[in-house]
Amino acid sequence: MLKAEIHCHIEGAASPELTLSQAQKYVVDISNILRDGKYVWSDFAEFIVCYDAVASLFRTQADYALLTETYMTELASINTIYSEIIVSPDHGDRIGLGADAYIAGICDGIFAAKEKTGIEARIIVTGERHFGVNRVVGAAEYAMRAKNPLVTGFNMAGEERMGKVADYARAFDIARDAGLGLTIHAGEVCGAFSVSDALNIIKPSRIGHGVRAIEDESLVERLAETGVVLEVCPGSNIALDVYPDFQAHPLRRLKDAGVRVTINSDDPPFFKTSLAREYDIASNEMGFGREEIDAMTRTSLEAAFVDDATRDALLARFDAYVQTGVKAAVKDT
Ligand SMILES: Nc1ncnc2[nH]cnc12
Ligand SMILES: [Zn+2]
Repeated sequence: MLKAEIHCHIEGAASPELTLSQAQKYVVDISNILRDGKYVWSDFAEFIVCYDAVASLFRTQADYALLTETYMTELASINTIYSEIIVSPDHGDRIGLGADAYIAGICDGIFAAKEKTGIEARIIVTGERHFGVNRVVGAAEYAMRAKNPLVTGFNMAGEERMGKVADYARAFDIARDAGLGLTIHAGEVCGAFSVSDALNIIKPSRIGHGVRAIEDESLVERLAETGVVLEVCPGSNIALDVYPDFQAHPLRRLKDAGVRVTINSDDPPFFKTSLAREYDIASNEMGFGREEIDAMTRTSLEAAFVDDATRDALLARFDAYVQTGVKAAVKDT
């Protein structure tokens, strides 16, 4: 099955093995964040601390190239044709690498993986909400200045409970004026009001998670009517206790209500998942059929932050693959 994803954080894709080898390289004790080959955290706040600690172990352009190439190659090996990765220049700044070398390393990894496998990828610069308004504005200014053809979107991740969406509006104004696609984490830790605020104030074409919109029927209708796309990450939501299990997860109800939904992995090894597992969950735990899953993949490509020529090429490849599957199914009957 061909796959695509539009919501995965680059440091969140670091496997425990890679993190361990980085810790050995820089002689850092990570027993507080990695035990028995697993990341250690027990709630959202601790997850964010763990994430930032893992990020601090990637310290050079080559480290980021290795991390990115490794993840892109893994995605390509499960037939992923398109990936958008969420990156935060703040993490580059925080370890003294600087935003330029941080982004350059990620681009090196994308180019190397594309050369080897053909996987297409783009970068979404994100501000981390818990680093404060000035840093989020700084991230948007950086994305605007970078004028990097692989940087095509702007996001805000991090601690959703910190401040109000309106506090961060200026960052999104800068990114919008720079021609970047807009998406924002909302309706993950906080409820439906957070999604409404994002729609009213930021006017993004996509929302990161957004699943708690389900708590407000009129908001679900609004999402369906406006076609705003949700970047849904079911395994992440269960791991972070947003929902108790996959049966309680609202992906099915959102899709049936006409909301444009997609399947994503968020921070796969932190949540004991992978994009392949997320597709399996959609099929085996949530009961989506092949056509429904293909429709969600197609939505990712339709909503991708790419130029028209790239989108047309991706959609043509995807549609040709779907057609081949349909012909094979007809032949079998
Ligand atoms: N699931 C998530 N929510 C908010 N910020 C994040 N940063 C990395 N993963 C995140
Ligand atoms: Zn996320």
